[in-house]
Amino acid sequence: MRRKARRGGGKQIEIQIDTLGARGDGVADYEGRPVYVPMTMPGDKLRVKLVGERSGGFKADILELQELGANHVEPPCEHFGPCGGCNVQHVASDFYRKWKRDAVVQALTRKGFSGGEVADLVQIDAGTRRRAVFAAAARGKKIDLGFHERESHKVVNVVDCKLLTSELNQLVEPLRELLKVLLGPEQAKADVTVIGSSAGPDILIVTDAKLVLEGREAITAFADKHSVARFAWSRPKQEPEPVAIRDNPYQKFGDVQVLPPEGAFLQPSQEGQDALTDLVLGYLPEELETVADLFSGCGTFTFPLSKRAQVHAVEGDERAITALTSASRRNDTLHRITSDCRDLVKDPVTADELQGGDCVVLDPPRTGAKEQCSELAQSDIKTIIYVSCNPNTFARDARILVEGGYTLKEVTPVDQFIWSGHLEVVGCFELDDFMDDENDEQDL
Ligand SMILES: C[S@@+](CC[C@H](N)C(=O)[O-])C[C@H]1O[C@@H](n2cnc3c(N)ncnc32)[C@H](O)[C@@H]1O
Repeated sequence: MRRKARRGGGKQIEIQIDTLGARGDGVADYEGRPVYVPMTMPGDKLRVKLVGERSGGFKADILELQELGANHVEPPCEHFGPCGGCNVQHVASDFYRKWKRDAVVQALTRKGFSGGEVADLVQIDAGTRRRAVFAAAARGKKIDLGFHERESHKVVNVVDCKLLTSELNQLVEPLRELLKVLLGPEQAKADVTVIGSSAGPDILIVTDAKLVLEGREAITAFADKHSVARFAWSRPKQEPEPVAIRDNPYQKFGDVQVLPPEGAFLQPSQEGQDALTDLVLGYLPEELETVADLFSGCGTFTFPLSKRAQVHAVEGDERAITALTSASRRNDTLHRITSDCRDLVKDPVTADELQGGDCVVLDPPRTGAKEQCSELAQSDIKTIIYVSCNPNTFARDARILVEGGYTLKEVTPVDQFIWSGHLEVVGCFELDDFMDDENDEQDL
């Protein structure tokens, strides 16, 4: 059977890159259509092969880099290129920072904002990632352990990942050896979540492979040798089974130690967590008695917030809210914490339920919080602090809030995902009537 020809047809062309696209690929114009070329920069001149279609234009592979643009620099990592973990290591730092901040300005201006609301970028350094989800796959007698290749399920073996803390980097090779015992016999695949904690690494393997006695013994020996706090195992979408527990891998949120469930969501770096927490606390109104912390996870913001006000935490993941609740019972917090496990898409907290509250902090997943923001838009909450890992859904939801009578006072971009197209933002909204009242008071 003849293979169907790919659009783009393998045609070879010479182009010059004009802009850096949202995902970190260079973008050139070819006959009025965009051509996306990974690892390139504005000003680069190159010969490429068109290898497929993308976003109304073409994807292309580099055949020859003829001239480098002014801001094209040597990437710091040997894996850059094939590894899908990073796409923008080849960019001079000033250009990079502007590109990241501009992503927020553009997302907001597309939704009718001026863009003047965007503060300076807060940069989180490389080498700080304390949570990573590696892909693993047995290949004959070998194990591939690392991140997926761009647009592929193939695993790029990581040796020294510049994103990770040294604690996580040092575990990669020993884990690869261990996975030979765990995945090798069935030639299986796995997702391996590794989280650093003060008590040692917290590891979860999710796989279809069976855990036999030899595997259990190997995990226990590994945990002892590498001072692993907790090592758990699970089948996809099932409750993890802790195989070795040497210590409790607590995480600290404010002054409070929380024991997250295995593989829990956690801000990817301590530095990022601190920066986001400082921003959230900094945007709180002075007069404050109650806060609702929506999409609270295990309480990253709940516990620091509880120093200022009573907090009601709402989260859809039962295991996360259980961790939050038991930490709040174990610890004396300055103000009371209440909690609720609730699906905030199907069943958002209503404007009526929010009535009389002072502030809402929300931190939804990448898809945003359209349903919750529609309720917030009808509420009398004075201050809304929105933490988002997607400037586009943030801008969409910001428009809903503004149409409900809020003003976006400021939004700060936080680059927690250095060298990728991902970006975190923290925005502060105030209710217009409330602002008018305050201004009236100042006029008196
Ligand atoms: C970006 S995380 C933020 C967690 C927490 N604020 C933090 O900083 O660690 C998003 C959280 O939303 C929760 N979530 C996702 N979908 C949800 C839904 N439909 N209803 C309620 N919570 C949801 C996830 O379980 C996760 O804990």
